[in-house]
Amino acid sequence: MSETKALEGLSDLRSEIDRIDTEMHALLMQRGEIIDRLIAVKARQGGGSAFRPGREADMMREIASRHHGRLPLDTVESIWRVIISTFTYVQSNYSVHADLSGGDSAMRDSARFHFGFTVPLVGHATPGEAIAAVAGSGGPDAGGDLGMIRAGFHAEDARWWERLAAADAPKIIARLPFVERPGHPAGTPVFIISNPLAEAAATDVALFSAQGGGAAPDVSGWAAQGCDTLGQSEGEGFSLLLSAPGDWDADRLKQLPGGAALDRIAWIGSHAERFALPA
Ligand SMILES: O=C(O)C(=O)C[C@]1(C(=O)O)C=C[C@@H](O)C=C1
Repeated sequence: MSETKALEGLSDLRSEIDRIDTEMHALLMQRGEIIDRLIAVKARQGGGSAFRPGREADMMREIASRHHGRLPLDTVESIWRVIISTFTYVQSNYSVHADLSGGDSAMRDSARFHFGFTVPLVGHATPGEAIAAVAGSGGPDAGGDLGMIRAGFHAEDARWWERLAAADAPKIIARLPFVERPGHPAGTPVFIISNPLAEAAATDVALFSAQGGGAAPDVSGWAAQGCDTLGQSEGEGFSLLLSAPGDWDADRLKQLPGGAALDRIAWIGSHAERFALPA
């Protein structure tokens, strides 16, 4: 092929890219035009946070399930996370309060991947600080901020979930990433917390804070019955962070073998069914 022909081919392809970019940009601006209507509908529902984690989980599953072709899913997922999080932000401004006690970089990657760069990110030294910042962010005209707490052991605030137990305390409303897979670029599992939402969050999985005096019961058989122990702390009694099917309540937890040892049980939130793509 002559050099001129090759160059012509390239300019044709670039025209095609320009056409696609122009259409994508126009569609994004069109998406932005429905914001005022979304705000009006949500104001009628009681205002507050614009975040609808159940809807977002459904959307991310759909996108991951239909995606094919050369573009990596990581890229597609991160583009839509930024679109949706920024659309949430322009409906009602919020900040993300991330607990950085376990290290900065993985949490920052997760916050930026899931919420983009328009949404302000505020770092905190402990889960307790992040929860307090969310609790203090409410108010009649405020959408309310989100907190991001790493799932897993927290040496400096080992019973952090107890801070969510009071009825008016922030609650867990999502678990990220929505689409789990090996090698996820922002795969650190995190809980998202907010002041209680006007529209209920997804309720496939319920989370509980449970305490008792003395030694913790043997929880090794609980997972087979549908109840996972996500956090455990002992000393001056025991404290558990439990996840269970969304329709379980305190009575159902007490029916587990050894469950009678749970003296105090509080529902501390819920999230969408976990969704994993195979390797
Ligand atoms: O569906 C809504 O309620 C929206 O506000 C739209 C939208 C989106 O951009 O797609 C934004 C925020 C919500 O968390 C979920 C989805």
